[in-house]
Amino acid sequence: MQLITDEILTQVITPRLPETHKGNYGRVLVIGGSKLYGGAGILSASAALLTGAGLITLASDTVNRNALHARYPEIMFLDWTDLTTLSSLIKQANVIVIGPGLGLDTDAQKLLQLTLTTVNAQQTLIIDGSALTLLATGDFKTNCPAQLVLTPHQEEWHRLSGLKISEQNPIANQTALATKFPKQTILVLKQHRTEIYSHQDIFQNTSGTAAMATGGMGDTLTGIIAALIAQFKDPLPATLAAVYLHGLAGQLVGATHYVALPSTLIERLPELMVQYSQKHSK
Ligand SMILES: NC(=O)C1=CN([C@@H]2O[C@H](COP(=O)(O)OP(=O)(O)OC[C@H]3O[C@@H](n4cnc5c(N)ncnc54)[C@H](O)[C@@H]3O)[C@@H](O)[C@H]2O)[C@@H](O)CC1
Ligand SMILES: Nc1ncnc2c1ncn2[C@@H]1O[C@H](COP(=O)(O)OP(=O)(O)O)[C@@H](O)[C@H]1O
Ligand SMILES: [Mg+2]
Repeated sequence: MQLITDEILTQVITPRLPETHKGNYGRVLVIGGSKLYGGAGILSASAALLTGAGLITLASDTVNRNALHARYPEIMFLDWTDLTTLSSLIKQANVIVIGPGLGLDTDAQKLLQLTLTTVNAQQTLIIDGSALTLLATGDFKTNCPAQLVLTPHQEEWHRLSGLKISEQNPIANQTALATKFPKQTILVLKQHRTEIYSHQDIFQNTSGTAAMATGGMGDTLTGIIAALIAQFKDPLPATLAAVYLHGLAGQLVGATHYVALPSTLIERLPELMVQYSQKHSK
């Protein structure tokens, strides 16, 4: 098990080149945020914005449009019942997040089915929250060609892998990943010291704090992973950097706040990113 330290940030986060434009920093599409869990979709898309993705769209229940735009008008919005437009946005995106606050009803199932059958091998699909619970319980194909990043917490991983939390250990987790998911899949198993698995390697995060134990914290992580993959391309180092950065921002907020609100945490990301980009080492 390799420990993730802040060295991953200096490796992954590069200074921006002067002549670049938003098109160079990737298109992120977040599909999430039902009537009940609207905040989850907004937090994911907002985290992608503050981590520097070039263009971000949130596809969600229309009840969430004004709340999103009151906070961040930079983010585009699509009513997720418009499946024709959604399908073309899925095709245009570099990175798609599905699941934060998606819910489990038949509309959510259709959205997951559409996404799994539309993505291609050049794209990254991050599957989180309700979409993981749907994958575990429904009849969905998991052999889609995209680069997959799964971000379960321990109970979601129990549903997906069949491993009880007490049975979750590095060997069992990596075996379950290899037997159930395509070889390019990255597993981010969230907990106090989050573990990241590829089919070859295992990593453990060293940042983070119990101040982060509050609803919406994982939703923000999906947006951070999406934005770093959209900008810095190589999915495994970008995912490791995202997990470390999320924990570091949590520690920063947690140093002065008993609980680190996800919406406060994400506001610290741009300043952390510029600091590490200035220390960038190849
Ligand atoms: N503001 C919002 O709109 C929020 C929406 N959310 C969405 O709500 C849906 C349901 O997700 P939930 O995770 O709340 O519910 P789940 O029922 O999927 O999981 C929560 C259960 O897992 C248990 N658990 C065991 N180990 C855990 C660990 N290491 N980390 C976290 N939980 C652990 C918890 O005690 C709890 O009983 C998802 O779509 C999620 O994205 C949540 O993110 C909460 C905030
Ligand atoms: N005690 C803790 N120490 C470090 N990180 C934590 C702690 N508690 C929660 N986190 C982090 O917060 C996030 C919680 O994710 P998740 O349970 O999916 O939240 P939600 O679905 O409510 O957004 C994970 O990234 C997890 O690592
Ligand atoms: Mg979650």
